[in-house]
Amino acid sequence: MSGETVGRSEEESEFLEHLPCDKCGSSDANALFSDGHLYCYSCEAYTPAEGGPPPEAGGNRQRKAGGLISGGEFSALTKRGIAEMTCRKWGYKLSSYNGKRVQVAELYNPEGSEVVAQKLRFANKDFLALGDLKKAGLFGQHLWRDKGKMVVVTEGEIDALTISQLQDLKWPVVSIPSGASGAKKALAKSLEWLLGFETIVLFFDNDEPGRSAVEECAPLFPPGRCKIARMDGFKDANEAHQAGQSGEVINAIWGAKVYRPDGIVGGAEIWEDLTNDDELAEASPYPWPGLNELLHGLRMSELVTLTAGSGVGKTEVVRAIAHYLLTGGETLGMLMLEESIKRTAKGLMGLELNRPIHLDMTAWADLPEEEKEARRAAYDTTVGSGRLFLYDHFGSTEVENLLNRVRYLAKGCGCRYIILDHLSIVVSGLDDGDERKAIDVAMTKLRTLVQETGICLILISHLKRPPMGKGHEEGAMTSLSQLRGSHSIAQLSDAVVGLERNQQDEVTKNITTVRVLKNRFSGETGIAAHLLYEKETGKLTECSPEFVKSMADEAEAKSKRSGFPEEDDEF
Ligand SMILES: Nc1ncnc2c1ncn2[C@@H]1O[C@H](COP(=O)(O)OP(=O)(O)OP(=O)(O)O)[C@@H](O)[C@H]1O
Repeated sequence: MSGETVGRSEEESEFLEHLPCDKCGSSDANALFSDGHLYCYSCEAYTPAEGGPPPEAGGNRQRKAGGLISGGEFSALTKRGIAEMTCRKWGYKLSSYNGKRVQVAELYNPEGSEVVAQKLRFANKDFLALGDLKKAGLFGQHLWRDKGKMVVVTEGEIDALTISQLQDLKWPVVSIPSGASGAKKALAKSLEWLLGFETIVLFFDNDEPGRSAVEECAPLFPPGRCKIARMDGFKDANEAHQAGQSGEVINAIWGAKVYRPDGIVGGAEIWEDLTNDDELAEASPYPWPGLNELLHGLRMSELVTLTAGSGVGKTEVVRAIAHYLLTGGETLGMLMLEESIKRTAKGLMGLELNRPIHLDMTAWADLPEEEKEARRAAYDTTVGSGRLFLYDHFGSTEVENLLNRVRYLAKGCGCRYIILDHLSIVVSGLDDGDERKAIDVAMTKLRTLVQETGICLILISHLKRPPMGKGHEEGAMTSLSQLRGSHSIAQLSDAVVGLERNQQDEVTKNITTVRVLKNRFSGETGIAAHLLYEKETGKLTECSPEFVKSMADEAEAKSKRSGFPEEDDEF
């Protein structure tokens, strides 16, 4: 090595000998030069000659690219974990420029016949290009044959050296000469060469510029040819290598995924997702076995719409579901737009106490102590459990506002189940009077939000009047076609459940028929259950088919006795 010269700005200084470095402990990386200064090629420490000038401040970014540096030497980059052999293979030299130590990456023309440019890397991470970068191919391109199975493209020279070294300097690796911002241009220029390889793996930095460079560069290649190497936890290949995690680098290369534009996923790539899929295991049951039999529970990322005529009992049913989920340990959000949060709270506490306390007009101060304690205990297990979040709407039911609240409940409060009672009120306040359009817009936004947050949304919606015959309030059968608005509610819901109850029939008015109108999960539709409302407890209990039949018979007999034949009711 001795005798090689390295350039200094005014004078030439000559390399004399390798010495140990007391900064990094290297036995021989500290180079002594004829003017007395020392430079350690391993830790990059610069020691000025005694009485000599300190290293020049600032970089050389302003300096115009001039002739190429000749000379320099190969040495291991100890800090970077790069061996001397790697630097030799890649022609990556240590040299000096204007008195500053630099690392020199040599860039060849695409034919590989001549060095046309050099990229200098200063200790302070400044870069300077010498020569004619426009004539250069990719860094390292000259090292490999023009065809092959796979080439890895990195964003920087050191990463290219790292990856090459980790693959015994055998497999094609190249680097973009001009960083992430010039990536697309550089790859486009060398596209023909890159396309000589069956697979092109982009291994750019794991940061914003690196990720957007991937998005820009990947579409340059024919579909299926470009793969993206990703590595969590490290900015780039060399950082992982320095941290002793070289295996991660190799895994990232071999595990690189075929690039597809956002949103397109290859079926062959989702096995892991399938095996990690807990969505079904995470399904919670409904409080009623009949409904579970058809709908198989409430699942995450699903939108379930509950519908019925006025006063049939939609709120009562969702309240029962809410109570069941809450006492089962779930976290849930309730946006009950037609009642106050006090009313919602009392409803849930009443279900816990088995009595409808919202009907009790006694002032709190007049309640017996034991009743106060019982209510407090019911509160603690339900409303006050820390797992229930209510929306105090103050009449504000504007769609965007509600969507934001739902998003917050999901992401900020950890609610897995959210109840929105009801959609009709969300769209009824809109000025333009186009309810159909408003429902479509609101439904689309809600559906998107369900997907985004992964929640299970239970939505209440009203029905249009049936075209003829008795109304839903007198027990008319529900159907998807009677959902309000255009077809979006039916279309965008995973399940639609209709409730039917004849509020005027003396015998059967406490019995609600639960009908599954749509069931995307299993396709099973029809009557799922009959629920008996017990006034004293406020509970909805599933009743047996025998009980329902006896009530139906009794109702029929009664109507015959009264001389008014009933229509063919179903409840
Ligand atoms: N199955 C039932 N049997 C008897 N009464 C019921 C039944 N379900 C609900 N109720 C009672 O009917 C009233 C109206 O119920 P709820 O508010 O749940 O109906 P809704 O369908 O939500 O009404 P709206 O159309 O006004 O939104 C409440 O007092 C409730 O306790």
